[in-house]
Amino acid sequence: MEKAELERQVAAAVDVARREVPLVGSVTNAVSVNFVANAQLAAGGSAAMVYLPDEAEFLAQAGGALYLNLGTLLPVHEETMPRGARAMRELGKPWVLDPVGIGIGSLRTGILKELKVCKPAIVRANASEVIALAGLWELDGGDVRARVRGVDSTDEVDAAEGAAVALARWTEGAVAVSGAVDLVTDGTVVATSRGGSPLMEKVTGFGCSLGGVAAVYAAVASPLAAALAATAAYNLAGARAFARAQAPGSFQAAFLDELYEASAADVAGNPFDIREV
Ligand SMILES: Nc1ncnc2c1ncn2[C@@H]1O[C@H](COP(=O)(O)OP(=O)(O)O)[C@@H](O)[C@H]1O
Ligand SMILES: Cc1ncsc1CCOP(=O)(O)O
Ligand SMILES: [Mg+2]
Repeated sequence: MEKAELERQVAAAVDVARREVPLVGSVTNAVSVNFVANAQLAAGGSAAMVYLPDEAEFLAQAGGALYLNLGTLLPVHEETMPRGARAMRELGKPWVLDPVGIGIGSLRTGILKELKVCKPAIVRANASEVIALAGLWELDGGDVRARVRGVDSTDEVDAAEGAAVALARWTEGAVAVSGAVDLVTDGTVVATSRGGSPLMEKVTGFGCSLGGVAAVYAAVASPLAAALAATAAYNLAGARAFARAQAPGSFQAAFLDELYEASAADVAGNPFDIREV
């Protein structure tokens, strides 16, 4: 794919989301649920957060995309997550997976194994989580012993490229690996996106809300364009927010404002490189 064509698709994703206000259901963690919903609204989506299995299925029917984030699991999620993902697969609609905290506990491992066949349109995670998920799904470049530290990464984004490409080829979707420089791939091209701020590691939920925003764009764009649009929007808004606020609390508020104010052209113009793999 040509870079100019991908830029055009990224701009269209941002623009169409704002015009169509797609409903996106989320089953996400208790830590950052409010940040996820606010980021989805700032990007132009309509957010609805649920816990119960039938409610995830309702939102699968009613919405344009579904976001599943395993951050803080409860027993109910054992049923809600697979039922939500299966519904999206059967409906041929996109869903986004954030395997936060992969490796903590058997419920998480069991749910993630079950989700493999439901093929998320986008996997959004940090480098260690991407390597661990590819390992759990027995794909190239994966390692179940990846050094996830709770919910944080100890691996560099570059180290997850093979796992990300393998995951994208399995899902026939896209994978967004976050870090200081982000990597987005659909298994045929790899895009690297720059920007953001180290302060994004000092506020919980930046990764979670990035996944939620990727789901908003996935409702109106291809997985690759949606994953890159969300990544670029975060890098742009993060850098602009840091120019206004240099401590975590005010930075988070400034970030939401910048995400809301970023134009489609601004997001598509945020620097990225692209190469074939
Ligand atoms: N050191 C950094 N410099 C710039 N942006 C960063 C940095 N670390 C994380 N980010 C950004 O923060 C967001 C969340 O990424 P990350 O912290 O890797 O996710 P997670 O919270 O899931 O571990 C992404 O948009 C990423 O680009
Ligand atoms: C701290 C924490 N614990 C369980 S989920 C969660 C939030 C992680 O959010 P993010 O990966 O986006 O920083
Ligand atoms: Mg995370």
